[in-house]
This record gives sequence, C-alpha cells and structure tokens, in this order.
Amino acid sequence: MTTNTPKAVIVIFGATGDLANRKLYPSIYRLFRNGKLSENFAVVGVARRPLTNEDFRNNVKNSISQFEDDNIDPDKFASHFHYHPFDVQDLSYYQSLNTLLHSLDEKHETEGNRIFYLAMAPNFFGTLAANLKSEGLTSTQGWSRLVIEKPFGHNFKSAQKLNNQIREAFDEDQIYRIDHYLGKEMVQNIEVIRFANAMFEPLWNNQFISNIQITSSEVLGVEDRGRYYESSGALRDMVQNHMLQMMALLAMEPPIKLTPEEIRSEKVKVLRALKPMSVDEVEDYFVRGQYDRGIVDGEEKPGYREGNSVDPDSNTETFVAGKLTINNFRWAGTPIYIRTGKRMQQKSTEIVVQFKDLPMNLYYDKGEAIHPNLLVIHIQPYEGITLHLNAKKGDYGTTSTPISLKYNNNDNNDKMNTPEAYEVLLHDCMRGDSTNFTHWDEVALSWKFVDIISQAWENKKAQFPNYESGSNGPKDSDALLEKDGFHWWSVTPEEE
Ligand SMILES: NC(=O)C1=CN([C@@H]2O[C@H](COP(=O)(O)OP(=O)(O)OC[C@H]3O[C@@H](n4cnc5c(N)ncnc54)[C@H](OP(=O)(O)O)[C@@H]3O)[C@@H](O)[C@H]2O)C=CC1
Ligand SMILES: O=C1O[C@H](COP(=O)(O)O)[C@@H](O)[C@H](O)[C@H]1O
Repeated sequence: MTTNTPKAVIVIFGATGDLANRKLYPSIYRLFRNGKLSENFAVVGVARRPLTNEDFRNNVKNSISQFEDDNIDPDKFASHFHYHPFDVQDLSYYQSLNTLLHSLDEKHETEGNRIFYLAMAPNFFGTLAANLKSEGLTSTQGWSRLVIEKPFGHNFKSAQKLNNQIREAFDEDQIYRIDHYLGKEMVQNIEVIRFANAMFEPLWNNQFISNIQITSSEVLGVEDRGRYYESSGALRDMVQNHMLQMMALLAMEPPIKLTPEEIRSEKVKVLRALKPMSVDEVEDYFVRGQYDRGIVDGEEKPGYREGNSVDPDSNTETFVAGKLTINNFRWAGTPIYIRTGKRMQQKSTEIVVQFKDLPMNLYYDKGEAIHPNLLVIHIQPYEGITLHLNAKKGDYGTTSTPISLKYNNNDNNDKMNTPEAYEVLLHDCMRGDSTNFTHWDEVALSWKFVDIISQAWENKKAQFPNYESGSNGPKDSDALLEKDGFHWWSVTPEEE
C-alpha cells in the first residue's frame, strides 16, 4: 500500500461519456478538495471526439459546477486535466498517448504511477488491456493499475474469456473490478456492525435469525439505457454484482485479518456455499417482473416496453426477487431474500435482519401479533441503522409495545451517496487497496449462480408486464415469502 495522498496519472478511457462526467470528475474533485490527492496528479481524458484541452477542461468544470460555493479555484483544478483524441481500436494512437503520459509524469512528478480507468463499453475492455501492454504503456518505473467498469461479461463463459484476455496483460493484483456498492458507506459498515458489536455476532446465525431481506428498489425506469438493458435485465445488472456482494458481506465468517485476501476468501466461501438450483427449480426460488405504465410521484409513466430501444414484446426483467439458501453450518435453514427493481415506489436500499421470536413471551395478550426484533441497515438514500425492540407500554399493564433505536449516518455526511462511492473507490485504487473491489473468483462464482437463472428465464417467456410503475413489484414476489411464513418489511421512505 502507498501513501494516503497518492501521486498518479489517471487515464480515463471514455472521457466524454456519462459515467466520466457524472461520477468520475466530481469524485476526483472531492478527493482534491478534501486533501486526499496530492498536487502531483494529472488526468488524461481519452475519447474519439476532437476536443481541445480547453474544451475538455470546460466539460470538467461543468461537471463540478455543483461545488461552485467551495473555496477552490476550478481553473486550478481543471489545469490538471488533459485531453487526447484517441480511437482505442487503432494501435497507432497508443505511442502518442505514451509520450503524453511520460511528459505529464515529469511535469507532475507522479513517479511513473498510472491508473487506466476503462469507462467505455465493455466490448473494448479486452482489446484495450492487450494494447496497453503491447504498446508499452504499462512499462514504467511506478505501478500500473487497471480499473474496469461493469458489466464484467454477460455470463460465466464470456466473463472468463474477458478475464483471460485481461490477465495476459495485467496481474490479478493490478486489476480493480468496480462494484460501486462496495464503495457505499453503509455497505462498508456491514462488517463493522457485525464484527465490532458483542451483541450481534453471537446471534448472527440460523439459531437466532429467522431470515434476512435485502432490497434495492429504484423509482427511475430504464430511461435512455434501453439498448444496454435489453441484453442485461435486472438479474445481470443488479443481482450478479451488487445484491450478491451485499449478501456475501452479511453472511461471511469473520476474517482473521482485515486484509483484501482474508476478506475476499471469506466472501468466496459464502458464494461457494450458495445452494445450487437446477434450471427446473428456478421458479421455486426466483421471481421476475417487468414494469407496466403507472403513476409515479403523481405522474403517469410509460411501461418498460414503450421505452427507447426496447422490443415492444420484450422478455427482459426489470425486477427480480429471490430466495438464497446458504448451505453451511451458520446459515442452513435461514433464507436470505433479495429484491431489486426499477420504477418501484421508493428509491431505497435496505437490509432487514429479522430475529427469531422468543419461544414464549409474557408481554403479549393471547392472539396478539408478536413484533419480532429487527435490525435494519439503511444503505441509501437514508443512511443509518434502526434496531426494532419491544418495551413496556406507558400504562399500568404488563404488555409491550414496539420501539426503535435509530442512528442516522446522514447527520455526519452531507454528501451524495453514489458519487461518494466512486470517490472512495478511486482513492482506494490509488492507494493500492483492493479490499472493496471484486476478485475474479467472486465474479466467476456469481456468474455461475446467475447463469442457471438466466437459462431458465431464456427458455420460458414470461407473462410481462406484471407490475405497475410506482408499485412494490409483482404479487409473486410477496408469495415467495408468504410460502415460508414471512413477508417483506417495507422499506424506509427517503426521509425518515
Ligand atoms: N453511466 C453510468 O451511470 C454507469 C456506467 N457504467 C459502465 O461504464 C462504462 C461507460 O458507460 P457510459 O459512460 O455510460 O458510456 P457512454 O456511452 O456515455 O460513453 C462511452 C465513451 O466511450 C467513448 N468511445 C466510444 N468508442 C470509442 C473508441 N473506439 N475509442 C475511444 N473512445 C471511444 C465515447 O466517446 P467518443 O464518442 O467521443 O469516442 C464516450 O466517451 C460502461 O461499461 C458502463 O456499463 C457502470 C455503471 C454506471
Ligand atoms: O449498477 C447499477 O446501479 C444503479 C443503481 O445504483 P445506485 O447507487 O443508484 O443504487 C442502477 O440504476 C443501474 O441500472 C445499474 O447498472
């Protein structure tokens, strides 16, 4: 690992794209503003369109205009940015890029450290990695790291092919596969809540937990990403990565040390212990949905099939709910339910840990519903923890009433969550800390699990659309839990 204020040249391939403008430049700015970057850094933006340095710096300044009240001169920040028109498929461009990188290295004294951030369509990832190596861009006196955006492949086979291509040019410890959920403050908090609290860890198993629910719901629809989404769907877009990663953090054994290797090794064990399904069993464990028209925030919204670049007869799912079973000593018999969807009622990512009821409870009248203890980890947009307990009612009787203890993490944090995740991850990558990036072993196991589900769904056309925009998804998602005697706990509205 290096210093906390690392020096490097960051090369962003896809510098004129949506991700770079919306997330990467604001994140680099915040690192700079917060003193997490030394003055010794440069950013080289790479894309085909013929921009000048000045055009590019204006784009960068636009993307950070939200911070205009800061005491930082935007021109000074933007002076670290340089543009290099470039077609990644044309080998002749790489030498001139290398020359620029060498000169910036000298100018900004970045010690030959380079980050290559691939913020481009995934079909370029393999070629780019190979060309960077063959044209000598990775041969410097410092370190070279490759940051790869999602999706990492379309299924296990294509992910493996891509991984082999990349591994010919970069070692595993030089590869940083981004899963931006791992950069979220409250996702990183899962381990701390579990392993730094004497009151949770002894109860964190199938003896005391009846089920765990992970929900990531969005109000937005697929918007202008129809082309990508048609070949992805919610299963590949959210489940294969973010949902399974959160599940692994919730279910893993305590690592013996807080090193990337030890943590990853525990996560891998959970993914290996996921009970496999046959294609025919998928419908017992997984439910899919696609949004129809509906009212969202008082406005009528079109159905998924009416979107741009979407097949009017599309079989693509915009919602997935599933029951995961982990076949190990800690979790056998305790289901982990996951649920994610677009155009739902709330924008919310939340984890609910439901504890088992006591075998007998003196403080309830006969026939009255018992309120189970719940630990809710609010990932976003509200960040915090709520512990639902029972306490004596404020009267002379002996009955109890549900109460809650709340910790609000937003009070300590005035920043937007998603860009902040990129900020954290970029800084980690610059420091050489790969803990919150996904290792190939995790990617491979996740794809193997998800591939069975996609096979089942590709073989059978669904009855779509099956949920209204602005709802909580299809009825089958409720039925999935009802057959086990549970129900989804509602997710917290934006502001509690
Ligand atoms: N946008 C988002 O919120 C998220 C995006 N991602 C991932 O990030 C990656 C980028 O996404 P996004 O920014 O939305 O994509 P965009 O389509 O907005 O941007 C693509 C970029 O690639 C450049 N480009 C395309 N072809 C070439 C080429 N042959 N040579 C050089 N540059 C080229 C384009 O510029 P030009 O046309 O000038 O060449 C543009 O800068 C994708 O892998 C996506 O899946 C992941 C999570 C969220
Ligand atoms: O990776 C993705 O995540 C976003 C949701 O991210 P969040 O941080 O806003 O929860 C999702 O909209 C997108 O489809 C997916 O590609």
